[in-house]
Amino acid sequence: MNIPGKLKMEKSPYNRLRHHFSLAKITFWSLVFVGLIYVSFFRSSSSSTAHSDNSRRSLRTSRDWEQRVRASAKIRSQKGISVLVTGAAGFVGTHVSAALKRRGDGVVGIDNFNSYYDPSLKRSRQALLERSGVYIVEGDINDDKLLRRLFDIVAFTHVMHLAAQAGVRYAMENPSSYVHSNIAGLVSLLEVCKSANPQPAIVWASSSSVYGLNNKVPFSEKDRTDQPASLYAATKKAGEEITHTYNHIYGLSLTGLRFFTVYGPWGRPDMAYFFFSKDILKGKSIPIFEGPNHGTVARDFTFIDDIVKGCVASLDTAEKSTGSGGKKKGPAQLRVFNLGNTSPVPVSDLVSILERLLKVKAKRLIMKMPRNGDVQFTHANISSAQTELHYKPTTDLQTGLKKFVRWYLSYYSDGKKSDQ
Ligand SMILES: O=C(O)[C@H]1O[C@H](OP(=O)(O)OP(=O)(O)OC[C@H]2O[C@@H](n3ccc(=O)[nH]c3=O)[C@H](O)[C@@H]2O)[C@H](O)[C@@H](O)[C@H]1O
Repeated sequence: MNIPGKLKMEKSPYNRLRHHFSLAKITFWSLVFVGLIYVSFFRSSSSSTAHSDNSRRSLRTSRDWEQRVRASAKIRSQKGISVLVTGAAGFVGTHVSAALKRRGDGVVGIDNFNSYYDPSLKRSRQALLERSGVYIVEGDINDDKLLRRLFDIVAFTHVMHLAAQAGVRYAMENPSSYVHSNIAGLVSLLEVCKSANPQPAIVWASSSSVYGLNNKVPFSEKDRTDQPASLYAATKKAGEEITHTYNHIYGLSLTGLRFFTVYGPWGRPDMAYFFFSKDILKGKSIPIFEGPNHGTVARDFTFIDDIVKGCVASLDTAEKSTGSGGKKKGPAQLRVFNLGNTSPVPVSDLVSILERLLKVKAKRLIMKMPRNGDVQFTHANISSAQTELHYKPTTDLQTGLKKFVRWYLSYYSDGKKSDQ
């Protein structure tokens, strides 16, 4: 019987071949194994290098960040103040920040760059401010840790609080954004300010919309403001009550400014004068609201430069807060001012001015004012601001819109920016 023996088997060419193959296999797998260990070692060591690089970078960034905040807050004039401007990439925020910086105040901005309207416009405003030395921290006023950190770095003497969810009609689309910014955000800011040591004086943006259904004209600060016509107005009115509380309990110095339909260069694309201009140029029809019985709808349009003067004067006349570290030491200043133009203009006249400036006839679509929070008429009595702030608006609508249109045409004509 030919029983296959071991040797015999090994000696057969087939077996030799198999032997070779298994040797090659072992060598191959050993190499793969060693290779894997090698690769995983280097990967882990390089990832730990990357990790430590990252943490070093974040440390570096935070040191850079702190330095940028400090540099921006540096006061360069003898009587200068140091101001935290919330909503600094916004329309009014940009203009106020630039004005303060120009006269030598320390200015640090904060803005969350939300997309309520084209964020690229906010980025352009940011670039403008950066060129004049104002740094805008990217963050939300609801982030109290960030706010506290800023107060740890800089002993702000003043806060110019302009961050808000603006727009009367949008409140029906996104009501919670108004609660988030205009109520929760305000409380978050006031909480930080009340515990700061020293406490800053705060000037903040309320709105002409708080007059709501009040029909006694011109609107005076003493008139009733308990009938808001929109959620936007209601949140601004709530802000006035909330600031009263913080003034009363913690001794924070607080000044609320009721702005009347502010317009001008670098303005807000959601506002009528802005999107009317865009649509007139595009040949699109523009909806012009009218009141009951074809009643005129009019606004006390106020030019941005006049508003900036009112804001700066409010900061300059604000008394110090009296509390410290969350404790009140005595009564503190509490003010509210109308900042308007004192000459309401019908919306149809606004359109006529735009037609002349843009040299294009508008396609007017006259329609009944929808029930979406609008009021028919606004008109500011500014005697209080005149007496206490020496506020005196000097720009009529024709002059102000001329400046707006010049800016609008140059901003959107360089080919890079789109007005959608
Ligand atoms: O003073 C304020 O506190 C507010 O001012 C601004 O609100 P408003 O005065 O309503 O401005 P804006 O929308 O430009 O409408 C202007 C006019 O055009 C009419 N309007 C408007 C839209 C339209 O399609 N058609 C129209 O006729 C409309 O009926 C109105 O008569 C800010 O947006 C707001 O954030 C707040 O700051």
